[in-house]
Amino acid sequence: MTSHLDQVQSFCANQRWFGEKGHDVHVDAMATSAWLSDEGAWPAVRIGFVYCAGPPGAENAIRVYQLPLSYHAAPVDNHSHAFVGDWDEPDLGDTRVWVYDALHDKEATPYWLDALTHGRRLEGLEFHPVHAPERSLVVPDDAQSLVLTVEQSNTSLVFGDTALLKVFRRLEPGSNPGVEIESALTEAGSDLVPEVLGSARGSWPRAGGGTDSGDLAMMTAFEKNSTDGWSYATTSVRDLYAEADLHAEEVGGDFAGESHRLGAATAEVHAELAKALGTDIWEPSQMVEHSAAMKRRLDKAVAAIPELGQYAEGLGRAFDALAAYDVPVTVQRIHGDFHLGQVLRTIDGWKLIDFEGEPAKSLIERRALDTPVKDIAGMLRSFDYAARSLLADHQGDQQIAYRAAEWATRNRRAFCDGYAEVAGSDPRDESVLLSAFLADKVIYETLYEARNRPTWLPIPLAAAAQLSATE
Ligand SMILES: Nc1ncnc2c1ncn2[C@@H]1O[C@H](COP(=O)(O)OP(=O)(O)O)[C@@H](O)[C@H]1O
Ligand SMILES: O=P(O)(O)O[C@H]1O[C@H](CO)[C@@H](O[C@H]2O[C@H](CO)[C@@H](O)[C@H](O)[C@H]2O)[C@H](O)[C@H]1O
Repeated sequence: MTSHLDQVQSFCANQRWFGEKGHDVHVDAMATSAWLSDEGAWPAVRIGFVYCAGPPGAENAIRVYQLPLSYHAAPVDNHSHAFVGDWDEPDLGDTRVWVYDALHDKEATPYWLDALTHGRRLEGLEFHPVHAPERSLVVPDDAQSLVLTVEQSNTSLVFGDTALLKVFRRLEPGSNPGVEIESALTEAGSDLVPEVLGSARGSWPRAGGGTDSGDLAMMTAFEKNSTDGWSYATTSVRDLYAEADLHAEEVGGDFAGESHRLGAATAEVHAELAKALGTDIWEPSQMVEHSAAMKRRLDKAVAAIPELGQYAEGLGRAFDALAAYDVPVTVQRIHGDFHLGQVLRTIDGWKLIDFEGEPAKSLIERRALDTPVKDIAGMLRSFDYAARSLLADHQGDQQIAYRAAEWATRNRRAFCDGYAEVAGSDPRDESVLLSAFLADKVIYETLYEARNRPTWLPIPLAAAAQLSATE
């Protein structure tokens, strides 16, 4: 019979949130939390902590993933997508159990809502509701949950149409930057992020001994009448390609006004973050270190994706210029993985979400202060992605390729204009920083696509070609 760890491994390997693709992964162990469910109740519900080795040479060799589990006494109909495995469970008197990912189990999810709304404390688990009397939303106790089906690194549940519970999948000890930043902005009264309603913290055994603790989940307001920036922008691109003889500004779905507003909202959030969480300065000597780190990432990416090699020299020139940059740079908490999928257009304007930073980076790196230019570079890349992602269906069509470039340029310009109007300084004037961060992002994207969506690899590779030619 297959062991329960093998079953957990097969389940995890097929999940979008499991970040261990691209190397041979082996689930070595699983630990579990206290029961969230009452004794004797079915399904029995608790959190599983899944341990596996990270990629060879990774800094944190052992990775921990959160897998909420619901144990049933019999198979559940129509739940094969969430089926983890079946085994005799020692903690339930060796009863045969059929085990599911609890976030997809409507009988299990009310435990999370109840715990978060009422601030439950269990051994190793603490749920913290945020009470902001003037602003807080009331989530009905019996609100039904629905798992979001969007592409994401974590798993989010919507309760009723009021609250969104995001359960972090890859765990790291310490504060999650998303919880930290969104809570700080909520406390500061920002309207530019969804209001934080609560969060959950937990402890799990550390591989090799001891205990680690960190954030497990965060509940925020659900922006029910919103659309994410990626869907919105690609709709505009689709409109343009349908009438490729017209310029972007002549087509009904022109996006430049939205890009301008998004630039302004981004500058406002950067200012709020600087005020709420402070700033520091990178001295010119630190630029050398940052440049060296970017070069190391380039070398690593070239080793993994040889096609990138032809652009390495050109991209490297942007990093050389950064090393020689002798102007002090103000740094602060930033978004860290900013792209069109991280912004929501609500009826009240743009809101920014998911301040967790790049999923593959360590928590220390993701919490480090950085320049807002990194976020700007991320969003500029995203405009390029939006334009190019639809080109695959129009291979060889020069007119559409021309329109793609035009759309990206127009919206990048509008975004920077909007940013500059609020910030009082234009990010395009920081050309050394901007070029280095654009090149660094393209390298990150090349690795990301090679590991996760190989058919999209041509998008960052085309940008690498362009950037290396202009450097
Ligand atoms: N507060 C919210 N209200 C409405 N939709 C949301 C909210 N937060 C996230 N979403 C939706 O969920 C998607 C994924 O959210 P995100 O926080 O980026 O997840 P992940 O970190 O797991 O990738 C977003 O692109 C958006 O469509
Ligand atoms: O949203 P996540 O935190 O999971 O971010 C990761 O996945 C993103 C893709 O979903 C990836 O973004 C890249 O693709 C986007 C289009 O799907 C594009 O808009 C971005 O510009 C591009 O970087 C992101 O890099 C990755 O960290």
